[in-house]
Order: sequence, then structure tokens, then C-alpha cells
Amino acid sequence: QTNGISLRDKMEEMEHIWVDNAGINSDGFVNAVTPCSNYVGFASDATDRGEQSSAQWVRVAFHDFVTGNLSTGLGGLDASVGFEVARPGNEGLFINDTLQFMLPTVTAYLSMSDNIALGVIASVAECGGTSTGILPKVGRIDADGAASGLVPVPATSLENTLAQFEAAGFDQSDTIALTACGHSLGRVHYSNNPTIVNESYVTSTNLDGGEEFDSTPAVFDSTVVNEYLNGTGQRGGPLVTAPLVADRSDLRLYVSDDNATVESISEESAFQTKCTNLFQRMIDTVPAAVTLSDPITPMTWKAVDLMLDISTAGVVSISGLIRNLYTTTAPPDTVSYTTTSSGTNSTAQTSSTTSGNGTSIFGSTIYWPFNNTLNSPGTTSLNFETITYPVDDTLFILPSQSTVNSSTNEIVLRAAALTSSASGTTMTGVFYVPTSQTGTITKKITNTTLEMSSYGTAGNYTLFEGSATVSQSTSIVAKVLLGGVGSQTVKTKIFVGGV
Ligand code: HEM
Repeated sequence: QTNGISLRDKMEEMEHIWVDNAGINSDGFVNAVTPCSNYVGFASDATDRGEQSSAQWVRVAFHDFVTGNLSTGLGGLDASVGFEVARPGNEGLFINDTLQFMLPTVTAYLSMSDNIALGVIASVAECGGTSTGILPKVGRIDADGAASGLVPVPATSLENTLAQFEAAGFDQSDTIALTACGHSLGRVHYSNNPTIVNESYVTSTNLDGGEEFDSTPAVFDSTVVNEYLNGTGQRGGPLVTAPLVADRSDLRLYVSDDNATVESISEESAFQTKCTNLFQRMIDTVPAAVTLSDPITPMTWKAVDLMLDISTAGVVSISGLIRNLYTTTAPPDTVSYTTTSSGTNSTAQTSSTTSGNGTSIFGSTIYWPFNNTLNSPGTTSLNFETITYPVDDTLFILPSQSTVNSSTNEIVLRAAALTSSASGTTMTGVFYVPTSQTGTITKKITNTTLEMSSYGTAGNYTLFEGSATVSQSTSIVAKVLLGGVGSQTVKTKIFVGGV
């Protein structure tokens, strides 16, 4: 953990955004690029612009990553691209469309740069490429400002282009292949590159005048390479065929090793293997200070929205939802679970019947609510199927007694702590709030701390309350600290009135 949030919580959040594609408990992230030709941008006349979110997302990741410098350890995938919108090469809608769409999923758990990385993975999966070959990881840290490196533009010389990629860790052959992989999707737009694309591409349903790189701009495949090698279809696209020789950057790259690299990826499976590998490397190129998590894979069983509560008599209970991700095996009507207290498992408890379903690239999801009292203090885990979650019943937030006022943005936070550890210490609440910053659409997570004061007792516990007005009421994570020791974190979305 680098920001007081557990690594497991971050990884499970990434898993959730990646796996819960539609239906209950979905943030709709992956659906934005479903189908691959979809556009979720914010420009007026959006559907007629000739834009494609999947292509934008892949290009944003590239422009973010390529300013990285391995020798200084700075840059790479760090969302610095948000500060670089006005630079040559960054014309058009793609950066701000992408960052704006991803803002709701930027939290203390998941940085904008983690979102950008997932955007590449989701795009490839929805555009017909691998859904299991490029693995999500978390832990990227967003930059505070623009990077010093440059983005190659069509007029950049071959030498300078190769030097820029080299600084980011990609050699000549990697550079050629990565560019062909990227240019399998999307278009060059007249609005951004009027010397490259003919104005005749601008029509009422293609307002930005997009000319595709290949005949299948919404399929991630080797068509771009084959049309280039065979002189068919789009013949490699506008950066091969541009009227001005200086604008033919893809052609210069492809011939720089006598087409050896493009020929090596002309066969579809070779293209997919190579691009999968290079995209993984691209999104995992991060500042030296960042440690990425292990790869995240879809979880068959998990719990979400876990929360503890306490009655006036001091009885502690645990509730939440259990999720099963399944393909063919029909899920059971209920799920049984236990809690562990002082090393001993409780008798098996039974969840309620299912409360909802969802769909996923990886199958179907189904959720069961559960709610039961705990042996407390002393309960240390929740267990079901093959999975265990840590439980801390000595210090915990009370989401069902905490409130969010989404019109005033005031959040009232209530928490409980064992009286034996609470006396003589102070409790502090922390809200991790996405906050606007100058120079980029990306929000920065800032901590609002609040003093908590005790307002009563319940059994073995002392109850605390505090409140703060924050700059927005969504995408907030909360925790409490008692004498320097932190509670488990929760999303304020599960508070009363939370959104
Ligand atoms: C020498 C290197 C490169 C140059 C000079 C270059 C240049 C360009 C240009 C001029 C466009 C058209 C933008 C517009 O008019 O909207 C474009 C589009 C695109 N590029 Fe590149 N590119 C390079 C490498 C890459 C790489 C390595 C990737 C990804 C790994 C990539 C991904 C894309 C994508 C997906 C689009 C389509 C965007 C859309 O449809 O909105 N490019 N590129």
C-alpha cells in the first residue's frame, strides 16, 4: 500500500471494473467500447463525428507512455497526457474524451493511469483481440504535471522517432510492430491532420473527416499490415499514403528494416501474439517509483460492499454481497459462509436468495446478499467457498449509520471502536476525494481529514461521529484512524444517500 489503501482492495476494484460489465454492480466501463466501433465522447454531434472510443483509448495510452524515460525513471503510463493536450500531436478530442469518461472510476483505489491501462485491455478485448492475454495490474501513480518527453508526429524524422521510443524502452522492431498494432484501429482525421486526409472525407456522418488506417478500423487484427504489404484496401493507411512525403511516418518506419517486422506479423496469430506482448509492456511502463501489483485475473468468488454494523446493544453484524462468476455450472440458490472468531469457525450461515445478475466478458455474474451477527470482539475473517476476507471488528466504519448528502456534499461519518482501545486516544476520519486540479481533466485524490468525537457507547464499543463537506459526493473512499491504526476502507457509495 502506498496511500493507506490495501493492495487487495485496489486489485479487487480493478477486477470489478474489468469483470462487471453490465447489469447489477456495473460501472459500464467496458461497455463504452462495446461494440468496438462505439463512441462515448462528449463532443456535440458525437455519433456523427467519425470517432471511436476504443481507438482513442489505445492512442491515449500510447501518447501517455511514450514520453517515459527509462534512464531518468520518470514518465511512462502516469496520466501526464492530461497536462499535454495542447502539444503538437495531441490535437483533437481523444485525450479529454477518454479522461472525462474515466473520471467516475478514478478513486483512491484506482488512479487515472490504472484506468488508462485498463482501457487498452478492454479495447483490445472488445475489438476482437485477446481478453486474457493482457493482464491488468494496479498501483500506477498519476503525475502532477506534464512529462518532458515528446510525442512523435507524422513529420518527426525516423531517427527522432526511434530515439523517442528507445528512451521509453522500445527498440526499432518493437516500435514498428507497436505502431502497426495501434494503427489496426481507428482513423486519421481531417480536422486534426488536414495535410494528410483529404477534405472530401468530411461528411454529415463523419464530421471530423476520419479516414481509416485499414478496411476494418473496428477490428483489432492484421488487416492493416496485409493491406500495406499487398497494396490492397487502405494500403496501410493515411500515414503510408499521405500526399506529402514528410507525412508518411508509417511508411518510413515499416521500410526502415526492409519490412522485416511487418512481414513477421502479417499472419494473424503472430500479429495477436506480438501485439498482446507489446501492449502489456506499454501499459506496464511506469515511473521507477511505481510498483505494480501482480496480474489481476477474474475471480470466481468474491465479496463486495462488505460492511460492519452495530446495534444499540452493541451486537456487531456483517453484511454485503457475495458474487459468483460462472460460465456453465449453474450457481446455487444460496451460498453458505462462516466467520472466524478466535481461530474457530462459526456454524455455517446462509445467504439470502439472489438479488441480481450481470454479464461479463468472462461469463455471467450473480449476487447474493447476506447479513449476520458476529462473535465480537475477536472476529477476524469471513469465509465462503474457497475465499477468505479479513474482518476487523475492533475499529470499523458504520456505513448504514453514515450519510451522504449529495446536494450539499456533506458526509457524516460514524464509526465504532472497542472501548478498551479507544479511551484516551483520538479518532480521525479520512475521506479520499477526487479533486479538480489545474491543467488536466484528471482529478487528484486529496485527503480530507475530520475530527471524530465520541457520542455514546454500545456494549463493548464506543461510537464516534464526524462530518465534512467535500468538493464532490461521488467516487469517495473513507477510513478512520485510531491512535495511528487504520480501519478497513469503504466506499461512501454504500452510506445512506450515497451515490
Ligand atoms: C511514429 C509513431 C506514430 C505516429 C507518428 C502516429 C501518428 C498518428 C496520427 C497522426 C494519427 C491520427 C490522429 C487523428 O487525426 O485523429 C494517429 C492515430 C492513431 N494512432 Fe498513431 N502514431 C504513431 C504510433 C502509434 C502507436 C505506437 C499506437 C498505439 C500503440 C498508435 C495508436 C493510434 C490509434 C489507435 C489511432 C487512431 C485514433 C482514432 O481513431 O481516434 N499510434 N496516429
